[in-house]
Amino acid sequence: MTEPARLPKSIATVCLSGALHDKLEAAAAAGFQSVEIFENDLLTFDGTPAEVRQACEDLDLGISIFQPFRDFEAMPEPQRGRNLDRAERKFDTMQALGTDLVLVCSNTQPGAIDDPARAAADLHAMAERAARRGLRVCYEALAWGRHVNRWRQAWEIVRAADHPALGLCLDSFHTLALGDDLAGLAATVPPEKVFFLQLADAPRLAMDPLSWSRHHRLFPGQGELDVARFLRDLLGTGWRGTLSLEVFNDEFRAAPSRRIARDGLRSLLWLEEQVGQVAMPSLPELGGVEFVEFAVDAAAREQLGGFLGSLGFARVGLHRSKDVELWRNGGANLVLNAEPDSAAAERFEQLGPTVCALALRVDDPQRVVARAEALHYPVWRERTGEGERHIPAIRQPDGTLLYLVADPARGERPIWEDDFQLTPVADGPAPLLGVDHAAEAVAPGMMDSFVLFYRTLLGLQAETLWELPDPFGLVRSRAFVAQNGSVRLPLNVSESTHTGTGRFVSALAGAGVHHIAFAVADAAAAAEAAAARGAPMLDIPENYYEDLAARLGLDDAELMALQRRHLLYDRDAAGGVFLHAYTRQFRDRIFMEIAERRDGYTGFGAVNAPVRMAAQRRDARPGGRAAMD
Ligand SMILES: O=C(O)c1ccc(O)c(O)c1
Ligand SMILES: [Mg+2]
Repeated sequence: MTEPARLPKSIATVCLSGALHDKLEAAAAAGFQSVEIFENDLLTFDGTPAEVRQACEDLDLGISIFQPFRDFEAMPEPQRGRNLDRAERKFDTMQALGTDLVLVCSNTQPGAIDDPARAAADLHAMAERAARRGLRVCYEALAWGRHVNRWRQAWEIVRAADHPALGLCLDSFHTLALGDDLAGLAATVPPEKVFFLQLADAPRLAMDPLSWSRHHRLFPGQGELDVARFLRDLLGTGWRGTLSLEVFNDEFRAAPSRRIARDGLRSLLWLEEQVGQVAMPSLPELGGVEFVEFAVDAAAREQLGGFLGSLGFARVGLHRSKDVELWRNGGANLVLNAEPDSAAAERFEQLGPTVCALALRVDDPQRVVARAEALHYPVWRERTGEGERHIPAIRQPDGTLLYLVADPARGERPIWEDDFQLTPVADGPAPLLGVDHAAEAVAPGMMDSFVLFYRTLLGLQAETLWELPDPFGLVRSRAFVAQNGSVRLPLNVSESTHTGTGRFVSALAGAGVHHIAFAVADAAAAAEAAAARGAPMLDIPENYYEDLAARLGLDDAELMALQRRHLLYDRDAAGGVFLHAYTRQFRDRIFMEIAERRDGYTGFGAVNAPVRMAAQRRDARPGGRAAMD
């Protein structure tokens, strides 16, 4: 392997919340080498630029650039002269800050003159003054600039100005937001004339570029723009320099700066891998969910055991040294952990009975740990007893654990045999095949941290975003799936605290799995077996079946069979069919689903989610059917 060729990394202070000191500390703690000082953060800082310089030096942080300098070029007199005076004042500030580079973004003023030659002359004049002080200027095309919004236009002006202290600033957002790319860059721009590079991703939104840019930018890997290709094209010119993040995002501004700064650094580490600049331990090959773990105490375990028993789970194992039980139905494993002084106990103390961990089957757990370390995700080591297997785990963004187990399907020894006393129980009717998906409710500001975690560490792909109406607000849902379909993790987020998702998040202080779907071969048989065991299944209103008949033209016999077992139905464009049924909630915090996929169906029955959410709401109402608590 060639020596890692990591590039220096920088982050704009505008990405982070808090006062300037907090931002700087967060950037330094995350491992950035420098920061872009956003002018507004300086204006609101209660101290001199020299003090900012000192604070940065104390943290071993450089200042990569001072920005932005707005509405400069191609103004009529008298603004033109005033702008040059203004530039001199900012040069004073830069010298006090100890940075030599300033960013001029393209003019947005209605009064700006549409004359590239004038713009070039003005930038030449500014660069000449900067050069006298050993400073440099770079020019950036804003996507909403009055006359200049493409990098090619900005370059024409920089080229025409022809001053050694003047160069180009490239910003992935402005280019990609306009559907543009860096094609032709290598043929036209000498790499040393690209003075600065700003990186940002974003979701694809039908929105004017200014609002899109000011509120919805994301770190690379969190959105849908091809930032990797952008950077690859730039590196293809031979350019090497600082990778700087510039993200304006309403949620980032409100989130803890340390978490956001860490995510920012991770996004750049990942991006360097994507462009082939460095190698990291490669992505895991996923083989499904090996188990889901609940934090319980003895009383909660008794209750949860009753609920699971009605779903056909039986206790098949006792941990050799810990207060931990294994429950199983067919190919689905659930772990009930009541061990004091463990990660599970920590969670139980805070939140009561909840899911505290998920275990994924992977080809090589140690390689995933190494990848997590390379991405600065925290690795967790649980205590183990004599002769017991150490199962490595990573902390997810919400603090729950992601265990990594060697895939038994690859001939690896199952983890259970070493650590558990097993008393196998014969399968009942219609056994479960395994976990089809596990859905997490996520606090609104946490979604993008999860997106980064799933994508960079595990290589999961984000599916389409669904907006699902709950009776008391909207729930946004996005599934993350393994390319081979073995792992499916939908994330749900709701701005309203009154939706099922919102109540779950606010009552349970953050995220967590609130819904586990088990794969079955025959949903009707599985629903029948569940009903026979007295499982608390969720009632579905008759209107649903009326509509189903109208929409999908099912015949009466099919409809009757669905309705009798409260099964929901979906069919995709390719003819794939999804049959599923839900349990009622266990203590208002978790529910289960049985799910049958036919003919390559890959969705989650999202069209049925509003019906399910309304039924759950009726169920939870005082005077509604007895709740599980
Ligand atoms: O939104 C803006 O005004 C703005 C300012 C400076 C930048 O570098 C940028 O990309 C956008
Ligand atoms: Mg920019």
